Amino acid sequence: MSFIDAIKVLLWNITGYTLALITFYLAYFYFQYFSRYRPLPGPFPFPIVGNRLQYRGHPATWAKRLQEEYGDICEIYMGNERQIWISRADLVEKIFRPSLNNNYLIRITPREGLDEIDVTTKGITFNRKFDSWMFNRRFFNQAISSLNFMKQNIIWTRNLFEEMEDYWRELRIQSENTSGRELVLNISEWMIRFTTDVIFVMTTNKRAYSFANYFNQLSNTRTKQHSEIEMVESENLIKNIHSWLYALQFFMDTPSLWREFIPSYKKRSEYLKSEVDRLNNTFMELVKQRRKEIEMTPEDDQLTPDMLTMLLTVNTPRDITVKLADEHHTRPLSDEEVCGNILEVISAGVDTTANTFCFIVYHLGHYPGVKEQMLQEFNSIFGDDLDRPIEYEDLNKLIYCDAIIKEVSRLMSIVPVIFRMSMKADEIVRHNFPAGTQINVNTQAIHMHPSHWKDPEKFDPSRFLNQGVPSGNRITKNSLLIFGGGLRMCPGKNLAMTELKTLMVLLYRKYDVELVNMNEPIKYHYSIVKHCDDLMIRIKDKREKQ
Ligand code: HEM
Repeated sequence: MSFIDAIKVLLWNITGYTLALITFYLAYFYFQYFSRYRPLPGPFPFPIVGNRLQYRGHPATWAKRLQEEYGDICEIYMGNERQIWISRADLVEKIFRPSLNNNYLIRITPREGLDEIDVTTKGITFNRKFDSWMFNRRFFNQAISSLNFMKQNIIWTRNLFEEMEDYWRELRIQSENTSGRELVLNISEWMIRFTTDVIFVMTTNKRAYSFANYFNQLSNTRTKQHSEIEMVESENLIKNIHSWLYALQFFMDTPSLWREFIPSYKKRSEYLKSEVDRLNNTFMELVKQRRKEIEMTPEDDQLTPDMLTMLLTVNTPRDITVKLADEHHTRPLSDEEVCGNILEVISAGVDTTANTFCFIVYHLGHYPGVKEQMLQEFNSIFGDDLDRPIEYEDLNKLIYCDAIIKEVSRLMSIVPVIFRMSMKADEIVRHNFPAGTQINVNTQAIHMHPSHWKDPEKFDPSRFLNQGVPSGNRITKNSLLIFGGGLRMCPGKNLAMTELKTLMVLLYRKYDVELVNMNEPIKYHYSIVKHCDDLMIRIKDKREKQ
């Protein structure tokens, strides 16, 4: 046989084997698919990609389509991974059972991408190491729910709001010729920056100068309150935090083969990895610096009650915390553990709170009756003095305000999908699935489900009033999942509610607030949470009329 013939035979054989392998894989894939036990409805999957090609944009957009087409419980394939989507409150009972025996205490199935950016063995949200998650979560929970921390939160929010008002006044003076006493603001941009500043100072006792930077971008003059170096460092840090947040979504969703072989994905992956490293280094530096500062502080001097100091001192002779540790948690935290927790607050606490606030502003703009009732509530608590400072004790009295936050969050579902994984084989309504199945709770569908909510599309905060009284409103269990549920429920819930109520009081008591464009529907995009895009408002200081 000639050399050429030998090559032809070889190629022929390779082609034959490849075709046989593909046929075998297809047969195996579809055999598995069609013989699966008690199948759920769902789109027809293709080998290797599964339903991935039908998934565009964000899981939330897709989730809506899935529920409309396949009902309250359905399945999809991401590559070869079978995922179950749930869209009704009674079906999530097991998932949110608040018990350590719960089968759904891990958030997400193994993802190489998340391993690569090192979030699956530390911190909280994506930590897959159960013991490490428990340890971190315990300290995190305790630190941010302490009374001292809550009170401090109100003080910082008040002080920073005043600083922001100075910038607003300056901008208004600059624009007086064109818009008189009113000022037009892009509240979504201001709020992202404002919550960044509040959360940053609360966690690290250092300023981020985020809204001061934004003022500099808008103004003819530059703020003299902070140095140029601080401002540049701050802007870089903020960009770095945003890249980090984007990286979480990117590495969670993008298969490693795409990141390895598709040039545009590869480039983005390398850039984001360098951003993640940069942010980790910045925060590690911050942790080490603070540790040194604590060591240098004389024993008699009080240390500040920020989260970083709490986590660094717990279970050490300088412990500033009250009952942060217990008999099961007796060792101090390592620098890596502290750093992971601090990053967690920044990543989970900024966008969620800022965007919820913007959606509240949008709804109050469209519902003057609701705004009026809210102002009456403020008046009954604070009286006529527009400058009377809000105190922690006021918050529990803000019942209607609380109802507004809940109703806006129901309609907008800031976290539209909650991820969980089955740790052992299980079944839901007689549909069985093995250990390691990804379960996605479609919160936005549950929040709008007609069997849980009367007129679900209607904005009506009063549906949250008078609960717990015999003739009052009843909320179906697990039908309101703004902060999730069970042991993995959002640990920042109280902090977020405190921050939101304080902001509502600060803005609406002092200012008349209107939407610039009443006819424009709310604009938003998704990146793990729902982001409000460019919400323009017009504000007028009420005190100037007095
Ligand atoms: C309006 C504001 C907020 C909303 C709507 C929100 C919502 C959520 C939701 C739905 C979850 C998933 C819960 C689950 O799996 O059951 C979550 C988790 C989490 N949130 Fe929030 N959150 C907000 C503010 C905050 C704040 C201010 C912080 C921190 C200071 C925070 C820290 C966290 C953390 C660390 C987790 C992960 C918990 C875990 O995996 O164990 N959140 N949040």
